[in-house]
Amino acid sequence: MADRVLHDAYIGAGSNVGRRIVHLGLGIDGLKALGEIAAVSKVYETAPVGYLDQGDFLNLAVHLRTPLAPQDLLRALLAIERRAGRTREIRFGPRTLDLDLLLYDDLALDEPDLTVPHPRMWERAFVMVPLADLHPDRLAPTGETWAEVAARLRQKDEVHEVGRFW
Ligand SMILES: Nc1ncnc2c1ncn2[C@@H]1O[C@H](COP(=O)(O)OP(=O)(O)OP(=O)(O)O)[C@@H](O)[C@H]1O
Ligand SMILES: Nc1nc2c(c(=O)[nH]1)N=C(CO)CN2
Repeated sequence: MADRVLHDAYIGAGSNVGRRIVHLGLGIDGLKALGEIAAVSKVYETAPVGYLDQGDFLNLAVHLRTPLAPQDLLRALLAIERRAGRTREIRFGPRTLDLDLLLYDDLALDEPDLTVPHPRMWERAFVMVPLADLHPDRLAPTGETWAEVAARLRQKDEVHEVGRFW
């Protein structure tokens, strides 16, 4: 087979409905079909952010090496969410599985249905704490390392390590 160009995509996953760890597992299984899983963070239990009247989330981050272009990857993520029973009722509300495309190589993209880097990622402990497991020393736009951003955000939002499952 001809060599494929693989892109480095970072995906944030969350679940706060039903058997949350099972839903995250369905997400990881779905991602396996889109390329090579290079790394999976630990799993964290996190208090809801944005819409507060809902249960705690489990969150993790995945480094996926994929041949898919950004828009094709987004469509594939939405299809995995649907297969895990995701419906959309409340913005920032409860969901069986949420998959956000956080970073894709060094790309900056601002299209009606896809913004990369994910516009809210740098201010969310539930994103940055798992992401910092993958590359603690990488630099955020503030000049801090990912680990420093994660440590700072952890002071205001509740994030508890649950364990490593993958
Ligand atoms: N980087 C991105 N990753 C995932 N979806 C994105 C991204 N940029 C834009 N979107 C768009 O956002 C839409 C709504 O996504 P979703 O319902 O998961 O939002 P949300 O999880 O409630 O909020 P948030 O995006 O703040 O996590 C998607 O259908 C997608 O078109
Ligand atoms: N803790 C936590 N809070 C959230 C999450 C999430 O994954 N974890 N996802 C949201 C989607 O917009 C809104 N709020």
